[in-house]
Amino acid sequence: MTSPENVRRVACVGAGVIGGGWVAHFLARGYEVTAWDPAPDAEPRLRRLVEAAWPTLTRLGLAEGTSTDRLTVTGTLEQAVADAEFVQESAPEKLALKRDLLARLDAATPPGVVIASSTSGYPMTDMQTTAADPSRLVVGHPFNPPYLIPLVEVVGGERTDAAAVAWASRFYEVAGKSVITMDNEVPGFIANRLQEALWREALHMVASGEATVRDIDLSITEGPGLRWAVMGPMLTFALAGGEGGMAHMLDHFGPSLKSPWTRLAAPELDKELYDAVVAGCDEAADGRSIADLVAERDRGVVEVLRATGRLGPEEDSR
Ligand SMILES: NC(=O)C1=CN([C@@H]2O[C@H](COP(=O)(O)OP(=O)(O)OC[C@H]3O[C@@H](n4cnc5c(N)ncnc54)[C@H](O)[C@@H]3O)[C@@H](O)[C@H]2O)C=CC1
Ligand SMILES: C[N+](C)(C)CC(=O)CC(=O)[O-]
Repeated sequence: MTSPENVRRVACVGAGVIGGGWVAHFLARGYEVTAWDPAPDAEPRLRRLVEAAWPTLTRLGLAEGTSTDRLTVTGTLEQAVADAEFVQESAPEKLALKRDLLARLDAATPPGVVIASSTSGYPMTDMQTTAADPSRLVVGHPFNPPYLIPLVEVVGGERTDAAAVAWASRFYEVAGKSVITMDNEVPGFIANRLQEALWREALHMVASGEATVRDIDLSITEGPGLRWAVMGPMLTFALAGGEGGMAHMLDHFGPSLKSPWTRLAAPELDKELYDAVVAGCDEAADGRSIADLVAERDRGVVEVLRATGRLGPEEDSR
């Protein structure tokens, strides 16, 4: 098996929002990338995504000599993975599809090569049921866009070899990601469980007319979101306790945890709520296209990474 430090060839299977983002990331880091996606327009769509991300990746710092020419889009899944030293699957979030696809990838990928799924929440135990060699299948859950948001959550299933989890975690680190390796499978992993709690509550508030889509977004971008880019919710709240830190925070505000502030059950996503959320986002976009918003987000995230010291001086100066 190739060591994580020596991997040169990566295959990305499924090349939509996330698969395309992974392709852009791996190219920027200097890997040879093969990609496969069954959609008829997949190749031009993927190349557009990579071209749009490239200025941001250039600001972040490209690997020596790399270019978008290192991307090969293949006609079959088997060609994409034939010489791969790592495989990242990013197909639609449907359990039956993931099961079949991971079994197919396992059959086509050279023995010993780790295959990671970008799934947002399926436990690997539920996805690895039909693969001949489930021991090399791991979850490598990214955040959108994978070329810009550092975090990857790595976790195996009941039939995954612990060595494959360790290999994947090390590989992602070498490839420039920030990794959380989880010992236990939890649906939604860590970050999506937290995001989902916020998201459910936001939808309840829109559904019941308590807040508009704009109010929801402002409440985060002008409020806690500013702090969260610097410190997570735990340390942020430790500061709410002043000199007494988290202990005083818990003594002071612990009892209000019992207040009925949240309704964690999922709201009914009926037509009214669906339409209200879509219309609210259209209004918030205020004429900006999705491409405009992606560019704006990317510029902003680069500035946040820079301002919070996550971009080293070497990368910064390129
Ligand atoms: N969109 C997001 O914010 C995030 C998504 N994810 C996960 O990434 C995965 C992909 O999601 P997106 O990129 O958002 O979806 P997407 O809909 O943008 O892309 C999915 C791609 O998979 C292709 N595809 C369809 N059937 C396929 C098959 N049998 N084999 C290979 N490719 C196939 C489609 O043609 C499409 O290009 C999902 O598992 C999702 O949960 C993870 C993190 C964030
Ligand atoms: C919306 N989502 C559940 C697919 C989001 C993620 O999985 C992670 C992210 O990018 O926020």
